[in-house]
Amino acid sequence: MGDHFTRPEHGIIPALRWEEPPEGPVLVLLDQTRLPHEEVELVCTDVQALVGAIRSLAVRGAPLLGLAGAYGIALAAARGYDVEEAADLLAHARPTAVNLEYGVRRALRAYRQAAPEQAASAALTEARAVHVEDAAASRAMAEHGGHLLAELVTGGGYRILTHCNTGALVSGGEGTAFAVVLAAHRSGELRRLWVDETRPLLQGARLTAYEAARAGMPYTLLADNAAGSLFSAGEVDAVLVGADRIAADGATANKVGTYPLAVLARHHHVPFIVVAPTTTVDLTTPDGASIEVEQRSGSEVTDLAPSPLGTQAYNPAFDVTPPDLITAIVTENGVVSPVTAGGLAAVCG
Ligand SMILES: CSC[C@@H](O)[C@@H](O)C(=O)COP(=O)(O)O
Repeated sequence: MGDHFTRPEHGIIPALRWEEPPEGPVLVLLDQTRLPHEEVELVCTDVQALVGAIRSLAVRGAPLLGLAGAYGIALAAARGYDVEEAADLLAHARPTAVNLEYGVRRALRAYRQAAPEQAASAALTEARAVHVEDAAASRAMAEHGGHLLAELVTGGGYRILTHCNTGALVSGGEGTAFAVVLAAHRSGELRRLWVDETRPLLQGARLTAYEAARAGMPYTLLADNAAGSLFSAGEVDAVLVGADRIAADGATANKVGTYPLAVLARHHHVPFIVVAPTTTVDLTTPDGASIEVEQRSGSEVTDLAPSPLGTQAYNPAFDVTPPDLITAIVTENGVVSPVTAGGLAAVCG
């Protein structure tokens, strides 16, 4: 793991940034395992530190993993490490979010195609391009998502339920689902953001609540298992979530606990909307059953309470929502229904 330091200044701390101090280039990450209580940065000087940060979820969320992968290649190249080996380590640090492989592949291709003396700077330029494109995708998704909400939800103001964390902490911009919520908040259309706490690692309680509070949004935190009673009370107008990998048929892997929300939404006739950039779409994965779901240590579950010594735990990091439960997928290139002809191919080009 890299060195930690607490950032002295106040204000918005980017989830990830490239720096070039005299000792050599570094990738600086806001350590998301320490939020919301401590805003501490983690300085990665090598790929091993970055892989550790990815596995521990210090840096996390699909689009940001894409940026981490791309900058990881730039770091390996700038520091004179074996870039092919670094690419293999980074691409496999976590299996589900396809953006990680995507970012690694983009920077690696630029590195390979450049003349040797320019290869490191070509990798960095490409990582920066992935970063800028992600920020632009975020803005476009916020716009498309806003139009979709206006079409689907009538009656003045939105009460949106979200799961996990999908804001600036996972993006080069303002995020995916959270970027849509933020736009609605800015235009005065957000009545309430319902924030699932997102067990076991509490990305909702720790990270989405942190981002919602900073934005001054009306938000309420709920235990994941309170969602059913919220739907039955008629308190949810739409569900907005992100994605880690969307298969060619529209099946969507996202943080575990997303699929039950889709089932609830269908039962209660509430739109269930996935917001993700096309970098999260994987047309080479045909369907949901083909998506590899990361299994994490059972201790993340047993240590919460804690449970009696020796208790075994089932701890998949993600679940897969079938396409027929998804009302729409919002990408930077437009909105698609995963079950209509052409589906995702129409926005992926
Ligand atoms: C825009 S982020 C979409 C997903 O990456 C997010 O909802 C999620 O599941 C993140 O999981 P995590 O395990 O915290 O990396």
